[in-house]
Amino acid sequence: MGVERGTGGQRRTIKAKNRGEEDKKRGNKAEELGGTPMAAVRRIRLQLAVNLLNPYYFAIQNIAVMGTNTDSSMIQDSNGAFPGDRKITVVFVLGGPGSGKGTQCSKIVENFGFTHLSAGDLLRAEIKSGSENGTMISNMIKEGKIVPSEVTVELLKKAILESGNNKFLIDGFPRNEENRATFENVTKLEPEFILFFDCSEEEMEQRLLGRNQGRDDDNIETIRKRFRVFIESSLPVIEYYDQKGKVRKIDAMKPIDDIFEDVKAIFAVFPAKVL
Ligand SMILES: Nc1ncnc2c1ncn2[C@@H]1O[C@H](COP(=O)(O)OP(=O)(O)O)[C@@H](O)[C@H]1O
Ligand SMILES: Nc1ccn([C@H]2C[C@H](O)[C@@H](COP(=O)(O)OP(=O)(O)O)O2)c(=O)n1
Repeated sequence: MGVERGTGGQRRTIKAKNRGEEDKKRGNKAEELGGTPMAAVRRIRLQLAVNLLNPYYFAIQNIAVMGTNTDSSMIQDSNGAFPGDRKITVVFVLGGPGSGKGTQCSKIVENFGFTHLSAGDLLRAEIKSGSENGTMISNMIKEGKIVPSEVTVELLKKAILESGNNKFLIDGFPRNEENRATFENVTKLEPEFILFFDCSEEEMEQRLLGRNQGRDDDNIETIRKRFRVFIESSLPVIEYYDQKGKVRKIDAMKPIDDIFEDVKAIFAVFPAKVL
């Protein structure tokens, strides 16, 4: 925390110094144009204030920014927010492979009207669709590796835009620091909280071996690799959010219905779906 405050203070000092230098540059420019430097600085500041009050100024700025953006699917409003003026609620659902994320997400959907977006399901659907990324995604999943973030974030963004809902459970994401930073940069969305299913490896292994969904990655060799990736790459993301007080930890060793009682207590902050 101390380091963060120090860095912020340092940044403010640098900004103030730059502002002084910018004023000096503007002063020199003003002298070239005639009139005292200070009067010119005041004139420029006044012009800046007028620009900031003018909605067309923002429109022109945004067109300039959009002009440099080659991503045609980027849909943002005039303030650069995604997705436009919809107020979006996001809950990230994390936990090791087989900890029961998908099982509990189905129940949350039924009871609280969220839309469930499983990053793994979206990636598997992308493989099935025959997309150009399909082979790369398939190879990475078979190896238990994490697919490059721009691919996964693009799929999530598209799913959010296509959904009429404004409440999303994003399951199995962010799985590493790169996932987290890319999502944050692209969407500017902050999760409400992180639902974390805490389960032992022995229990997860038993569940995955019995899952029987015909998944290529539910074999003992890939399962072990996924556990390693979870510890090395996903746990640090959970720790990051824990520092922000955003982690809601659930004992995922219990029976399914008992776990859902704990989940319900956490989701009590959201209105229950009218059945
Ligand atoms: N609390 C639980 N106790 C026993 N089995 C469970 C529990 N929760 C889920 N399962 C089973 O374990 C397997 C993995 O659950 P799943 O929800 O697919 O996990 P994840 O989405 O975290 O990979 C599934 O076969 C599921 O039916
Ligand atoms: N954010 C994500 C989520 C999943 N993946 C890939 C890598 C994961 O091992 C597989 C399967 O993930 P999924 O969440 O469906 O399943 P498990 O939680 O591992 O049981 O998908 C990814 O690359 N990036």
